[in-house]
Amino acid sequence: MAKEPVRVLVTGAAGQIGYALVPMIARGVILGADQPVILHLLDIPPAAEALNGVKMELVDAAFPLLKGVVATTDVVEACTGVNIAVMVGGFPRKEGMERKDVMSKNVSIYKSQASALEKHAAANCKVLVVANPANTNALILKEFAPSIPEKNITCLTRLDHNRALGQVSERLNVQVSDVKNVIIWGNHSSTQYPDVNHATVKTPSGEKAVRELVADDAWLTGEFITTVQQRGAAIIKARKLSSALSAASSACDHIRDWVLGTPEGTWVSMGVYSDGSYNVPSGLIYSFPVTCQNGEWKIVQGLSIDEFSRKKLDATADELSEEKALAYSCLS
Ligand SMILES: NC(=O)C1=CN([C@@H]2O[C@H](COP(=O)(O)OP(=O)(O)OC[C@H]3O[C@@H](n4cnc5c(N)ncnc54)[C@H](O)[C@@H]3O)[C@@H](O)[C@H]2O)C=CC1
Ligand SMILES: O=C([O-])CC(=O)C(=O)O
Repeated sequence: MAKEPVRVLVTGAAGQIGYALVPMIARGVILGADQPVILHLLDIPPAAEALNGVKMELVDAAFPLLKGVVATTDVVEACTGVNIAVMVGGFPRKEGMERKDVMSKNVSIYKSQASALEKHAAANCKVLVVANPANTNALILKEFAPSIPEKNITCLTRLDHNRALGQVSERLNVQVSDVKNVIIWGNHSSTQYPDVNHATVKTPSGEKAVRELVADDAWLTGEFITTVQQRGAAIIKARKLSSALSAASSACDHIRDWVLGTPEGTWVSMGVYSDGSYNVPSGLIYSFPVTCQNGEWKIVQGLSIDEFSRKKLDATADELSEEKALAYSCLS
């Protein structure tokens, strides 16, 4: 019997990530090739005409799994009955800015959309915040939507995770699909800590530690980390626009793994509400290594954290605490 369609909200759908993301969702990339979807697309009135153009293109593409498109500038209509919400709407940073520089504009959007989601989304709606500052926007959404379970509110650090996999695969000249279990700790910002201490590569003679194969600690603790931390800025410098196709693809990876599960023995990075694991203060949305099963994520426990890593985990937590205070000052 055919499955009931799942309603997926994309906010900021007339923007550049939205334009890359909606065809991926309509093709079944996030929920599987047998799962029909209805897309809910939200943008603001100045973008209404462009949003309608996106809707027209979705119709023109004749996606077999796409059972309907609700394109609207009305936040209540957009949020009504949605099972998954991908929150991309907001303002991107420009060259020379840090992601927290878009804070005052974006956190107020997340405060108001929190209430709409809380009141009108389907029970158990899963939320992924993409717009920057992603962790802090997600935290504001959580705080202003107290009846949505905190486990259902996450932010995107999978792009950073995928960037780390990409850097290791280029360095070792191996397939990116053979590299796994890197970790992004903390904030989706330049203080994030990309950690390869537990990462492995599949080789003809079994799984090997990335650290052993790279055999260059100076690169792993230096250039590798800064390249991943600064990759967003490097894309802005090159494209004069922030990353879009990689952000859209990583958002699909995030939702797919959350809903359909991570492969046995593999973890991914997700920004989730801290429960104090690894001595990260609770009350922050922080990126951890997680595994997913039956639609629920779980923080991977018991990984060893050396002194170098400890300092990095703490520094990015400190920045998130500062951002949280700044966000509240913008809202007051
Ligand atoms: N977490 C991550 O890994 C990444 C996050 N981003 C962030 O994603 C966000 C979107 O980036 P782009 O698509 O490149 O920007 P964009 O400017 O092309 O699109 C954003 C869209 O959001 C819309 N928008 C603004 N306020 C809104 C509101 N209140 N409700 C609904 N829609 C609203 C705009 O009209 C625009 O169409 C930015 O904040 C960017 O910094 C970008 C790349 C990666
Ligand atoms: O850097 C930016 O502003 C956009 C972004 O979040 C990324 O590419 O990681």
